[in-house]
Amino acid sequence: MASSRLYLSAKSAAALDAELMSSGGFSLDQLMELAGLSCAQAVYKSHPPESKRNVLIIAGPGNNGGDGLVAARHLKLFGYDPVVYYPKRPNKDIYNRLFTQLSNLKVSFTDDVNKAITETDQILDAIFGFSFQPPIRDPFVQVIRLLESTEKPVISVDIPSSWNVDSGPPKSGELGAAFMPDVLVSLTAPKPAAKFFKGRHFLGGRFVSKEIAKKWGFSLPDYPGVDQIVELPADNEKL
Ligand SMILES: NC(=O)C1=CN([C@@H]2O[C@H](COP(=O)(O)OP(=O)(O)OC[C@H]3O[C@@H](n4cnc5c(N)ncnc54)[C@H](O)[C@@H]3O)[C@@H](O)[C@H]2O)[C@@H](O)CC1
Ligand SMILES: [K+]
Repeated sequence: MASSRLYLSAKSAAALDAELMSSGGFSLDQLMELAGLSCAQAVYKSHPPESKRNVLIIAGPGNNGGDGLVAARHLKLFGYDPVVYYPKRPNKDIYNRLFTQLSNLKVSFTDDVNKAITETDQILDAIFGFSFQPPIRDPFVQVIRLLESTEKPVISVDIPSSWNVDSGPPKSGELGAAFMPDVLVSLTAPKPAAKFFKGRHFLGGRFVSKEIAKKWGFSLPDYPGVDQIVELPADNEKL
């Protein structure tokens, strides 16, 4: 595939998102469903339920958290035993409906993230995405510390939470500097922070056409078959 600029800045990602939901004709529900399904598929590809059945979803207050709630529903249906930590719940229709769907599937929610991390096999980090602005506010300071120190595999949605979307990990000694997830699921296109990521990297959010990618100046690999994700090479520039 011809190479072109691969990364989507925080500003461009938000603008493209807005375009998809205006002239693109998509609803937020649709995009979030496809994003969350991509994340669930990436968990399945990296840690199938036969090897790691328990998964803790840490959901933040925005749409990155919404992706996590959607992923939790698919993971339950894929045969996992998901537990959700969702400490900040904005009273918005879309999140309330996702909460209802999970409750109906008997997915459990926890208030004790310390205990949940010790009991789980793996963690889906759906705390912050492309709208993250440092510094981190509570209760997520404690959560990022836990993600820095855990030995459980972490799968991050869109960006590793606490990393600056455009410039990457915090400076040495700062909160989040020691956090390196095992798997990253970039949505639509990788953000510049992904250049600093070392691990298995998937692209998901199979809702943009090659024409849109060209217009916004990033490359789109071919998704295999009916998959919602495609694994990217370790060297993203060789896409
Ligand atoms: N086009 C796409 O690529 C799509 C992206 N989606 C997801 O939407 C995400 C972006 O969602 P949003 O714009 O809602 O924003 P985020 O989910 O990135 O985060 C915003 C939320 O986090 C809070 N927050 C920001 N900085 C904080 C800090 N320092 N401490 C504590 N809280 C903080 C904000 O108050 C806000 O509630 C993407 O990263 C992606 O995961 C999908 O849901 C839909 C389609
Ligand atoms: K994240």
